[in-house]
Amino acid sequence: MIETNDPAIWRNFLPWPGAETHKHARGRLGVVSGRAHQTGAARLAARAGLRIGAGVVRIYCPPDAVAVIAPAIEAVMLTPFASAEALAREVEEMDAVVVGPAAGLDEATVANIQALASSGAALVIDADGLSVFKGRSAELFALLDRDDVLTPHEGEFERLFPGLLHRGRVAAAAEAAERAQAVVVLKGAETVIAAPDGRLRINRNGSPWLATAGTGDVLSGMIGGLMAQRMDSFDAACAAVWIHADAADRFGPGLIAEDLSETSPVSLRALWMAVRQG
Ligand SMILES: NC(=O)C1=CN([C@@H]2O[C@H](COP(=O)(O)OP(=O)(O)OC[C@H]3O[C@@H](n4cnc5c(N)ncnc54)[C@H](OP(=O)(O)O)[C@@H]3O)[C@@H](O)[C@H]2O)[C@@H](O)CC1
Ligand SMILES: Nc1ncnc2c1ncn2[C@@H]1O[C@H](COP(=O)(O)OP(=O)(O)O)[C@@H](O)[C@H]1O
Repeated sequence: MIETNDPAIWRNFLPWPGAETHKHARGRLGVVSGRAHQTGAARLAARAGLRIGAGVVRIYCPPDAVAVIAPAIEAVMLTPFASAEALAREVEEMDAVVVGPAAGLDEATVANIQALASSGAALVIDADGLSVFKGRSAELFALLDRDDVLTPHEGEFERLFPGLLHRGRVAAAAEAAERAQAVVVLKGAETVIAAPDGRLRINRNGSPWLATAGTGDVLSGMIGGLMAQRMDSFDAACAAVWIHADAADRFGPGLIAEDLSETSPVSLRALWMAVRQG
C-alpha cells in the first residue's frame, strides 16, 4: 500500500526524553568523516543528529582530519581511526552510524562500510558510500541488515540500480528496497521511502529551498539521530524526511544546509506539542 508521509502515522513513535534518562540512554550516533579537506559533510550530519535528539554524537575521522574538525565542533565529540579494523572497534558502543557523506570514492570507504556492517550499529549509507559500489552493488547489498538505510539521490540511485528509474520513482524505490533488503530513501522533490517488507510512503511536503549543497548530509544525520534513539528505521526515515522539509520551509529564502539544524527544533516543538495535546 502506498501512503502519503503524514506525521500522524509516525508522530507517536518519535523519541522524547523521559525524566530519568541520561545522554547515553537517549542514543549514541556515530558519523564517519572523510579526509582533512572533506570534513564539512560529516559535521553537518553530526550536528543534525544531535539536534534531533541523539544524546551523544561522535565523529570518527582519519588522523589527518583531527586538526581540521576539532576547532569546528563543540558538543560533537571526535575520535580518530587509522584503519577499518580500528573503526569497527571504536563504533562498538554506537547505536547508529552514518557513513558516506564526502567519504571518498576509494577502497578505504568500501573497507570502512564492510567493517561497520560487522558492528552492532544500524547504518545510514549516503553519497560516496553508495557511489563507490557502482557496478558492484551486490557487494553492498550482501552487507546490509533490514534496519539499515540507503539515501540515494537519483544520480546515486542510478549507480546502484541501473535502469530501474524507468519504472517510475515509486516502483523503482520499492524494487530497490526488495533487492537491497534494506530501507531505501529515494530523494527528490517528492522523496519516496520504501522498506523491504513492502511499506511505501511518498513525502509531499518537499521544499525547493532544499536544493542546495549539503542538505542531503543533514538528512542522513537526522535519520541516524532518530535511529540511534531506537526508532524503527523506516519510520525514522519518514519522520526525518518530513522534518527536514518542514524546517526548510520554515526558513525559506536564503536557506543553506547549516540552517536546517537550527530550524529543526521549531518543527520538533510543533510535533511535540501535537503529541502532548493528544
Ligand atoms: N559540505 C560538504 O562537504 C559537502 C560535501 N558533499 C559531498 O560531495 C561529494 C559529491 O556530491 P554530489 O552529490 O554533488 O555528487 P555525485 O553524486 O558524485 O555526482 C553529482 C552528479 O550526479 C548527477 N545527479 C543526478 N541526479 C542528481 C540529483 N538528484 N542530485 C544531484 N546530482 C544528481 C549529476 O549529474 P548530471 O545530471 O549533472 O549529469 C551530478 O553532476 C559527495 O562526497 C558528497 O557527500 C556534498 O554533500 C555537498 C556538501
Ligand atoms: N526541488 C526540490 N524539492 C524538494 N526537495 C529537494 C529538491 N531538491 C533537492 N531536494 C532535497 O534536498 C536534499 C538533497 O540531497 P543531496 O542531493 O544528497 O545533496 P548533498 O549531497 O549536497 O547533501 C534531499 O533531501 C532532496 O530530497
